[in-house]
Amino acid sequence: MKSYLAAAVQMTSVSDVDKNLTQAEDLIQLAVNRGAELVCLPENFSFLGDESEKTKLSTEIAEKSEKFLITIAQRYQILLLGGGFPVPVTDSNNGNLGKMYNTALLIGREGEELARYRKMHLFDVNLPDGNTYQESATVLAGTEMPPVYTSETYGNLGLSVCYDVRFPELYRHLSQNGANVMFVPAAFTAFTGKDHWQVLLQARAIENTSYVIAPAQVGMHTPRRQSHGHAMIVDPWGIVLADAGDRIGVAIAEIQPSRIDQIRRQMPSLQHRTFSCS
Ligand SMILES: O=C(O)CNC(=O)[C@H](CS)NC(=O)CCC(=O)C(=O)O
Repeated sequence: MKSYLAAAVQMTSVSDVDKNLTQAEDLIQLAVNRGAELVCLPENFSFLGDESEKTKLSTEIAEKSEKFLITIAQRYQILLLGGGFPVPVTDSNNGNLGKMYNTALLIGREGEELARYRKMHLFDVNLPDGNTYQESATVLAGTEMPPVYTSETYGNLGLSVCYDVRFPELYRHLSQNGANVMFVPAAFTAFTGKDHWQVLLQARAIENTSYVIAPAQVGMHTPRRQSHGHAMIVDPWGIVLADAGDRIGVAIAEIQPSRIDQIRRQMPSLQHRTFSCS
């Protein structure tokens, strides 16, 4: 593993796929111009809007999203994470046709698929601000534990999506499988984000002595839907290295293998576990 720059993109996706992909490419280009070799897009980067429209367009969104990730990774010679996009369920045995998996996809520099993960925890929550989220109405929860892509160059990259960040056992699974850089691509609500987002990211980084790269949605997507922003990169000690604030942009920071080794020597908590985790 070497030292390199990673970028967490912060964008405002809407219900226009092509417009979102154009915005994403502009921000990727910005990150690449600043030297980023690993670029991460947030959850819902290619579509954020009406759920029934998302369902109707899901085949098109899935195809365009995958093609985009492959093309752009090759064009800019980067590792590219697509933080979450709908992929229609095609397994006709499970009786869930018409639903989608909220899928994160990591693509390599030659456009090859490195890792794929289907969001396991679905955001079915009624918030005190009056907004109701029922992700399971359109999305089927993934049942396979998130993968760790082991790279000699970039470290051991663990996948997750958004609401997963509230479930520490998932990240424990990742660190037990060798992860030392973890992705938390998100579309956190403004309401929960203001109190929980940064705390959760720092907790996951500290307890797993790992980098956390958290690209985010920001601002108004629909008249009722606002995202918190603050795409950030947190180091294995829990220090926020970069924070994109509340505007469209990128948070960029250096990922240093020596820092991981140093923190894991200084704070060997991963070696002191007494509870096992499947
Ligand atoms: O619904 C959309 O179109 C965009 N958002 C998402 O897709 C997902 C599922 S609804 N959002 C979250 O998981 C937010 C979690 C969160 O905010 C928290 O844990 O507090």
